[in-house]
Amino acid sequence: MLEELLRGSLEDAARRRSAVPTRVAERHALDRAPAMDAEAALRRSDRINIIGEVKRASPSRGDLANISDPSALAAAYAGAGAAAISVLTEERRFKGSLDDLRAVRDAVEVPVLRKEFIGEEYQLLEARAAGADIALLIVACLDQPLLERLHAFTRELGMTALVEAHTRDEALRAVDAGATVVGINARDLHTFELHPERFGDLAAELPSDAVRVAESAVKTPADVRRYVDAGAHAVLIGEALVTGADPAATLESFLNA
Ligand SMILES: O=C(O)c1ccccc1NCC(=O)[C@H](O)[C@H](O)COP(=O)(O)O
Repeated sequence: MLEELLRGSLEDAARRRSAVPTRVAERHALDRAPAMDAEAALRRSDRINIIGEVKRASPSRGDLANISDPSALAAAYAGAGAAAISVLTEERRFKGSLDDLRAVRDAVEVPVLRKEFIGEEYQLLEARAAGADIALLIVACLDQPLLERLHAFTRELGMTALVEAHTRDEALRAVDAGATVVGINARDLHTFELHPERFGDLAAELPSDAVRVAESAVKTPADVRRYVDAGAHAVLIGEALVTGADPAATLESFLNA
């Protein structure tokens, strides 16, 4: 599944590159205001740092929510106190787009994450050109030299890399690649099973100064509390927010966990 998602994302990026060549994307990236300091936003210790996700659909759950105005949803998250916004830009299975990212960027003043299956520099240029402050790098998608290269390029563009791991080996590879913000995703990307207990196990393997982000599997405030008690600086939440009747109220309830 992961290979299929990455292949599709790279094909879609190649299609966009034929319309917007690399040198043009570079210029668009340079024209953007500098990226926000996302690491500082996710490290804040005076609140629970929630990353609210704009998520229409997913391979594991199919259609989740008809989000006709991603900027309104993101503004509602930010108004409720989200530390950052995650925008799924993968088109085929998550029904997202770079247009969603651009719209969200214009609507909020908190850091914005491009959540995508990234395997080459061009996708990072696109992320910055669309106004992203954070780019997702999934360790399982990348061999170590490529992970290191993409991590360095993310930093060169002034963005923060959220480097996502699912296993102990991947968490160590993330740190070796220079990651200072590491996500532990509870969702097994092959079986889609959720293993929230993995967060505590893997977070303990990370250097004490790493920003630890717990990803996936939050349904209730108690789930958020468990992640925070296990050492999460930030918690990334999608499905529970977009499927609730009032996403902002749900996010507030998570902030009060
Ligand atoms: O959500 C999926 O089905 C999925 C499948 C394969 C790769 C990635 C997938 N999700 C991306 C994410 O990491 C989540 O959207 C994010 O962590 C939020 O998770 P949740 O709160 O459980 O929606």
